[in-house]
Formats: sequence, C-alpha cells, structure tokens
Amino acid sequence: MKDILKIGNKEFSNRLFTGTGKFRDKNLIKGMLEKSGSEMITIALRRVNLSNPDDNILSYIPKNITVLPNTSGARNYKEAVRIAKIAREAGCGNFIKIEIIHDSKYLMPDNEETIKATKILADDGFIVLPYIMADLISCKKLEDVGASAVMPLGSPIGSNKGLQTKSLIKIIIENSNVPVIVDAGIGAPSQAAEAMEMGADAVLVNTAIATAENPLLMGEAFSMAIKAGRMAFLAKLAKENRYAAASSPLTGFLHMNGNGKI
Ligand SMILES: CC(=O)[C@@H](O)[C@H](O)COP(=O)(O)O
Repeated sequence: MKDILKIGNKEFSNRLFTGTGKFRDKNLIKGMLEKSGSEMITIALRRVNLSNPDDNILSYIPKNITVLPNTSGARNYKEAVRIAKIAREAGCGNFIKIEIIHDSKYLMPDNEETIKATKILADDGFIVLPYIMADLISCKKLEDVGASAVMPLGSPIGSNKGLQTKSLIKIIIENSNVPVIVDAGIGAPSQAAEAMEMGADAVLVNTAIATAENPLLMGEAFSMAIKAGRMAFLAKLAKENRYAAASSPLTGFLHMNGNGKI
C-alpha cells in the first residue's frame, strides 16, 4: 500500500523524521538514516560551519535526504527569520523548522513569536514547519498564515517523557488541515506508535535515537513502531469497552445474579 505524506513540494514514504544532535559520533548519522529509512533530518543552523566544509554537519547527511534546518538559538521572530534566510542562502533549501525559545529550563517554544515568524517566512516562499506548544488556537493561526505543517510538542525537548500532551494533540489532529508532526520528548518507540495510532501524520525524534546505546537499531525500532502505529490508525482501532466483552460466545458460562454475584 502506498501511503505518502506530502509536505510542501516533497513527498515522504517514511513518517519518522530525525535530528542530528547528541550523537556521540557524527558518523553514526548516515547509518541511522539508512537503518531507519528516515527521509528528513533537522539540523541546527549554528552547527553548519560555512567556513570549513570538512567540519560541516551537512557532510554527514546523504544527498537524497531532505534537510530541515531549524532556527534553534532564536529567541524572537526576528532572529528566527534571520536564521531561516541564512539557511536558505547557505544552500539548505526552503524547508525551515521554526524553533523560538527563550526559556532555558523547560525549552518551551513561544507560540506568539512563532506565528509572526511563520507568516513572514511563508510569504517569502519558505515551507514552514513550526515547533509549538500543543495548542489548537495557535495551530489554526499558523495554518491561516501559511504553515505547511504544525509540530506540537509531546513533552519537553530531550526529556524522553513521551506524550504528556496527548489529549491536546488529539484535539489538534482532529481539527487540522495541515499535517501534524509530533515533535520532542518522544522517548520510546511505543510512544511514537501511540502518536501515530491517534492519527499524527509523522513524529520527529532526536534524543531517544541519538543517545541510545545503539542508535542504528533504535532508529530502526522507531521506524517500525511508526509504521505499525500508522497502519493501526488506517485500519481503525476497535472501540474501548467499559466492561469485559467475551471473545467467544457465552455458552457454558455461569451467569451472575442481579447483585453481580455468580
Ligand atoms: C532536534 C530538534 O529539533 C529537537 O529540538 C526536537 O524537538 C527533538 O526533540 P527530542 O530530542 O526530544 O526528540
């Protein structure tokens, strides 16, 4: 079955997006991409060494992979816009993940500044993927100003705490007209599968893969979990029941009386 995710002018058949940070050896990135099949990876522009191509994170990423530069380090919309433009000038393409953070303890994104940056960059031809707090109203505003996807957080970046915003993300999924990519805090493949079962379009995982003892195997595990979650979503999950419902016909069972006793 062909199940393609379209973002901007690109099509993705793998719904795991990855990151380049925190690998103990940058040479692991290529193997992780191969094993996981991830087709898009995010890089922090401040890690692109423009003056020395040999020490450039881009040299560890195969050419067939879509690079998603992020504006990490930006504290307001002006800084994010400037970083995005530098990334495009540097040849990183027109995809941009907006990350505007001025809280170093929880690394919570500033939705208001993100909406401003999204409008300016979308108007300027960028494919904008904003990283945001899981808030429906912000997501709708982002859609209105031209975001190509929304990236609500599951839990704080690098926390590996999973889908702490689950019910809020569910509301966003049910009401969005652009792809919903769950980003940040996803610590285990089972949590990524949970997001996909709920109807997320993709998941972005960095820390849990990069800091695993075996990042290649973990990348593959995430990819498989995301595929399984996506298939379960498409197959439509069976409904939850309050009480037990016997799987076989009830013949031969003792029946309870009105007090619930057998
Ligand atoms: C790499 C990147 O963009 C992170 O800011 C992203 O949000 C992933 O978060 P985790 O590292 O928690 O997976």
